[in-house]
Amino acid sequence: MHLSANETTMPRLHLIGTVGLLLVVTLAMAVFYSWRNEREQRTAFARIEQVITQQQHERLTTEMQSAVSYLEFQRRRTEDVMRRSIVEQVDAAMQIAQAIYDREAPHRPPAQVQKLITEALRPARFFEGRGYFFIDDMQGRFVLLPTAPQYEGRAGIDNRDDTGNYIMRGLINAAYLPQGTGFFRYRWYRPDTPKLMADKLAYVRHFAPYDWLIGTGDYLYEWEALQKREAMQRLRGLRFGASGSVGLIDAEGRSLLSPNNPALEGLLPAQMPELEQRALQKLRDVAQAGGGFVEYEWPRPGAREGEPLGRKTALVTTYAPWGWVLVTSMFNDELHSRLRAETRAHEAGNIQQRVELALMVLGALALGVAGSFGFSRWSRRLFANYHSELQQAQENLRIAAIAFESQEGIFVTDTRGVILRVNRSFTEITGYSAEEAIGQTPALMKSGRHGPDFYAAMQEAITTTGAWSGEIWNRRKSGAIFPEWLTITAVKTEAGEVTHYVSTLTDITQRKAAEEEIRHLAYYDPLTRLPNRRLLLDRLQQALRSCQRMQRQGALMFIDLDNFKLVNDSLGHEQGDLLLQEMGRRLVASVREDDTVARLGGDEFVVVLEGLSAQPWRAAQEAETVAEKMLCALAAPVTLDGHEVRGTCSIGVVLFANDQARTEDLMKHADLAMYQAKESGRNTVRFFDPEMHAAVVQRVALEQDLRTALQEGQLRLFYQPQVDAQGRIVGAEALVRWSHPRRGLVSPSAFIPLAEDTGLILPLGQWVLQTACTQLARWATEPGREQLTLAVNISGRQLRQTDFVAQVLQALQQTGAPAHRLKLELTESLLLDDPEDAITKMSALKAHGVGFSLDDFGTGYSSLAYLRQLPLSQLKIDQSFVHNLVTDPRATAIVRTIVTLADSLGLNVIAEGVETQEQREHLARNGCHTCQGYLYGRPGPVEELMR
Ligand SMILES: Nc1nc2c(ncn2[C@@H]2O[C@@H]3COP(=O)(O)O[C@H]4[C@@H](O)[C@H](n5cnc6c(=O)[nH]c(N)nc65)O[C@@H]4COP(=O)(O)O[C@H]3[C@H]2O)c(=O)[nH]1
Repeated sequence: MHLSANETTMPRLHLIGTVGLLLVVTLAMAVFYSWRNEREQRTAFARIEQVITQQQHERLTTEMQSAVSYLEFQRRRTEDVMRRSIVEQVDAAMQIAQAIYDREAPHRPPAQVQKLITEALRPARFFEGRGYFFIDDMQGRFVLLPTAPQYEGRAGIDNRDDTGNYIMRGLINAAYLPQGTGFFRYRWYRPDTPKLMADKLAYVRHFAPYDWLIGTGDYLYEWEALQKREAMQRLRGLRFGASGSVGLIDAEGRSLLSPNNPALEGLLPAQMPELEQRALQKLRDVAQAGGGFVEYEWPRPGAREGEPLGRKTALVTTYAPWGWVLVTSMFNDELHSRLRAETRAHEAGNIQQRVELALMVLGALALGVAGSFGFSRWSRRLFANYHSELQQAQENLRIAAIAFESQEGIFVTDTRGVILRVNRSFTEITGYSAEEAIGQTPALMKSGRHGPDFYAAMQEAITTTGAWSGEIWNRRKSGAIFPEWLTITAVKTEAGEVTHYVSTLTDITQRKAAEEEIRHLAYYDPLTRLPNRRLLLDRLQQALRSCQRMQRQGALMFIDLDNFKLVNDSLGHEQGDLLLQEMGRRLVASVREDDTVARLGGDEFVVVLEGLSAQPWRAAQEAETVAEKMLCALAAPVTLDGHEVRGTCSIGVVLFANDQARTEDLMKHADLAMYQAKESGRNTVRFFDPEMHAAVVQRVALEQDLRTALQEGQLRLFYQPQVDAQGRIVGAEALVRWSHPRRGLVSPSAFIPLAEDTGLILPLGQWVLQTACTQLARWATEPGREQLTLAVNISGRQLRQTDFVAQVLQALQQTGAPAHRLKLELTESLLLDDPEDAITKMSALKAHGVGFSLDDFGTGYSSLAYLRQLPLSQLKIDQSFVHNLVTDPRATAIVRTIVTLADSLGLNVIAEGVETQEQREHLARNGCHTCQGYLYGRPGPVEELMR
């Protein structure tokens, strides 16, 4: 049967259960108490029975003891009775003899008197015919012997019994006693068995007149038999209780006394009916075993044929003196009637107890049922409340379950952080299925983007506030890292103990993207995707701080497209927008990655340059260069809607060196400069600072002049000698000079950087190389000079040219200069730009015999490993070490190290900037013997070198 529990059936079932249980318990209690009562009653009955039996035994014992006492008494008085009787008889005979003597003696002779006396006593018989008188004289002759008159007159003094006793002499002695009387015991033939003797007691009196003794006697056993009969008679009448009596059995088993069944008396067991025979035998057996209690079946007195037998308890003992078995007995019924009375009384009490128990049980039951109904009603109400609460809880659970499967990823962990449950959204977001996630910890999703401090802070927040929420980067199953908004809440018991942690996570990738988009919109120009004014100001601020920190100059440039309005008006806004985008792209391409290109709106762009040189004029030049580059880039034609448009612009520049400058001022100044540029004819650059502007102008002029110089051959090559340990010129370094028509001889330091910036270094370098090779070829033909080497400075830009190797080889070939006399001087910094390319090119040239000298050695960062890879032939100690050689021990140490290094690498070493003899000696002591410097000669025309 299927029982369904609901709010209706539950209380009902509860009631049925309670009442049923009550019934069962009540019944069990009733049964238990009844059983216990019964057991107690049985115990009580057993005890009563035991007591009664004990009483019965005591009674039988008492009666037995009195019967035995009586028999003993009876047996003991046998002789007394007998003595009294024979004394009486002898006294009577004496009276007769005395009377006869007294009456006849005076008249008759003694013989006649004697005859009268003897004859008078002769017939006398007593004691049932056994008794008679005898007379003997004191000399031992029979005077009267009625039983054997033939012996009268004869002497019997020597007569003896079967034990040897002298009979006559005993009698005479008894009569002689002072009193003249006495008893004498002897043995004499029994009348019933004449051959056997039995104990006899005689009493004699002295009859003085004739010196006779007169006496009589009797057998003792006869008197004992009399006592027995008397005793039996007495016991027969003895009764105790209702059925108690005393029975006797003789030694042969004959029933002597059977008060309840006198018919048995005198019968031997074999003559008795079977039942009695069995009972008697049992009694005899017990007697033979020493006596004791015994039970046996016995007909009830006066019972008719077929009536049930009674059960008797008897105490059996043996009375040894007479050889009798004494039996005191009672019917058990007699005692058991008391037991029955007790039982009846008990039962009456028992019934009452049962009734009381039943009433109590019923009362308890009624109370229990009533209570159950009451309790049921109460519990029904309680259950209804519970049920509605349960429904509410289920509803909450259902809502929770729906909530659990919400859009947010949810996972639940235990206190150790082991994931117990995840929802569908969790799987959708992270890619981990429930099976994969459960049993793992959230470390499964760790992105590695947060350090231990982040997680420690998270744990700290959960411990102190019970929750943490924030952005966190996690890793999906696919390995992709994504941002999520994570909320961790500790679930606590009412006691405040944490049992679980519920974590909700939202994938905020899109939100982040949107935020980024918003941020972008806030900081970037939507059209060109370039930073807007706000971000520009921010970057400018940063640039100011950076320049301050780095001790560098920076530049702010305002760029305005000269013909934008025209394009916009003529080709439309869309084309205008395209032009702006293109201009933006070109501006970005014109600057370094770290620089900022922003659009303020319309056709206004702003560029912030950072990390310019510390010297203002140099920084201005650099800014100018960039500005020129921009002008150039923007000036390139753009095709818009089929029309080719050239986007010239005007650029205003303002330099800044530290954060003292205010951004607004800088913006204003750059704007101003830009307007000046516009006014000065467009497609031009203007500096806000006039000095700067002048420097820039000068630089532009210099550049122009240098171009002219190159074209018009104003450059000249000077030679500075390089000498060996003996002071012999072994070669020279070629150093360029500019013979300016107005400024005179211009130092290479003034125009080489400009030439490098502008790219003029390439034609310049080419010219130097060509000129040097020409000179080298010439020396090769001049006697005494054919061994001279010539060192030529090579700039980075030159080396980076893809056809550099070809240019050098071509110069050698064209001039016919010996390659192994040519030494190209390179600086460490230029080698570091692209070492592999440098090594490749150097190796290619070295293969033709061209040597390489590492210039300014010691100022860079060359490592031994790096030096090994370079196909060098010489290290050139920088002149800064040479200058300090005498004064600074560290300089000496460096020089020594360089010499050792060169030795170990198999390279030559040369010191430059040697000005004094002291320096030279110092160098020589430290192993450097080849020198170059003013001590040997300043750079000058080739003619000077030879002098
Ligand atoms: N104080 C002092 N100075 C001495 C002494 N001996 C030589 N000098 C100077 O030290 C410079 C050595 O040349 P550098 O280190 O290659 O340094 C050169 C080199 O880097 C560069 N340079 C010169 N000519 C050329 C060239 O043809 N091509 C390239 N790319 N650079 C060149 O210009 C730099 C300067 O050249 P210069 O003005 O000629 O300056 C030369 C030279 O006049 C001395 O005893 N004391």
